[in-house]
Parts: sequence; C-alpha cells; structure tokens
Amino acid sequence: MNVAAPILSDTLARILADKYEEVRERSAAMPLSEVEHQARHAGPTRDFTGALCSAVAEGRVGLIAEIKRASPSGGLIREPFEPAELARAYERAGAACLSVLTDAPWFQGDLGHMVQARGACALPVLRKDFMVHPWQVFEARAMGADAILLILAALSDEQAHELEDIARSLDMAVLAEVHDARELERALGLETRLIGVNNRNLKTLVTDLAVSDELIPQIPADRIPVGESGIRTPEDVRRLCRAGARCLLVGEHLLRQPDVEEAARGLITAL
Ligand SMILES: O=C(O)c1ccccc1NCC(=O)[C@H](O)[C@H](O)COP(=O)(O)O
Repeated sequence: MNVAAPILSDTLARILADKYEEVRERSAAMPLSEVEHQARHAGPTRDFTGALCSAVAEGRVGLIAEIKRASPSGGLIREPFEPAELARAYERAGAACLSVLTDAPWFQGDLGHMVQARGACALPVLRKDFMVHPWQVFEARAMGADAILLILAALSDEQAHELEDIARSLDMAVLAEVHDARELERALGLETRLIGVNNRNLKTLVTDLAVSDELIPQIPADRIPVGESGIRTPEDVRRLCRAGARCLLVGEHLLRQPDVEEAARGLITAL
C-alpha cells in the first residue's frame, strides 16, 4: 500500500497528514516483517464483540468507555491522567470494553496508555487511532490491542478492506466508523458486525446526536450499531437506544467527572 498523504484542509485531513508522516517514520525504524512477526506471536485477544453482546443480553448498555487525555474539540480533558486507574474504575462500573487513544499530536495519547489500561483490567481494548496502513494494525496487536477502529472518512474502500483482513487474520475485532449514509453503505461492504455511528463530524468537529437518529435505523439487524461521541446524559443513552443502539462509545463526559466509576455506572444503567 502506498504511504502518501491525501491533500485536504479540514481537521481530519490535518490529523491524517501527521499520521502518514508518523507511519513513514515508524515503519522506517522497524520493518513490516518484524512488526508482523511480533503481532502474530502476541498473546491471545480478548473477545471485544462478545463482551458487547453479553452486556446487551444482560439488559445493560454495552459501554465502550474511552480513555484519552485530550482531544482537538475538548482540549485538555483530564489531568492528572492515570490510564490504569481509569481502566479499573470503568471495569468496576460494568463497562464492556475500553477504547484508548494512542495518537500523540492531537490527543496526547500513547501506546503505553493502552498497555497500562489493558494490563490493569480484564476488559477487551480497542486501539483508538487513525489507522491508514497495515503497519499500524500489526503494531496494535503486537502491543496487545483486541480491536481497531477503521474510520471510513479516512480510508478508501481498498484500504478499509485490506486493514480489516489483516485485523481479522490477527483475531482482532474491527469497529467501522461512519458519519453519513454513503459511509454507512461502504461500511456494510466490510465483514465486521460492529458499525459505529459517530455523531461528531471529524472535519468540522460539530457534534449532533441527530446523526444517530438518522443513521442507526438504517443499519441492518445482523450488524451491531454503536453510537459514538457527544453522549452525556441518561436521556442521551435512551435516545440512542430508541434509534436502535444499545452499544455506546463515551469519552469526554466520563473523563471530565471526578468519579468516573459513578459516571459510567449512571450511563450503563440508564435503560
Ligand atoms: O474528539 C475530537 O475532537 C476528534 C477530532 C477529530 C477526530 C476524532 C475526534 N475524536 C474521536 C472520537 O470520535 C471520540 O473520541 C469518541 O467518539 C468519544 O467521543 P466523546 O464521548 O464525545 O469524547
């Protein structure tokens, strides 16, 4: 696959320009064959999709609780920032899975945060980053990730299929993220059952739960809709549930609370 940055001018485009440069540097430091070898010899994955399905079957929200220090829209979100403590608090609250930001320039993330969080709990963990190249998928698994995010707005169909195939060959789950009907149609061409509807437009950073109201009902019954971004209150949870999503990915609201365990429990039990 060619490592060439697209020429774009919005926030996502600026993030991707940095990401392509990062991949160029990291893949120059370690060849693909080496990182693939590490990935294929990493320990077993935890069942990300299964954890969400179990939570829903038990009548709870399937919460993917996010760990991130900062974001482009939120600025600095949590300081001091302790990934291991946050992971344990989310697990005690009943979260099904974790999502850990590993992008450094825009989210002050680090792969070390994911390793610390996963090591502190038994929950399956998604590496939340801007995946554009096979090297990153192998790196994610080598560092323990159980799932990756594929943002359709950041990928061609060819890229998305290639990255999904690699993830599946490593027994990782894939969360395919969409923000409009065209991206949803493309995501449904992938094998994954996990379809994330991001209420945040990653180009403008405008967040609107109406995106979920519109798109989630269009997701076929054999897929698992995941509502993402801008979810703050039990009423938000019920709204997305009415649209058809019982799995939710929540970050900033939880991370801004002094007691993240109580805050997560409040959303998980909102139905
Ligand atoms: O959050 C941002 O500002 C952002 C900007 C550009 C690309 C991605 C971005 N965020 C990723 C996410 O979508 C969220 O981390 C995730 O869905 C959780 O959202 P929230 O609960 O609103 O923190």
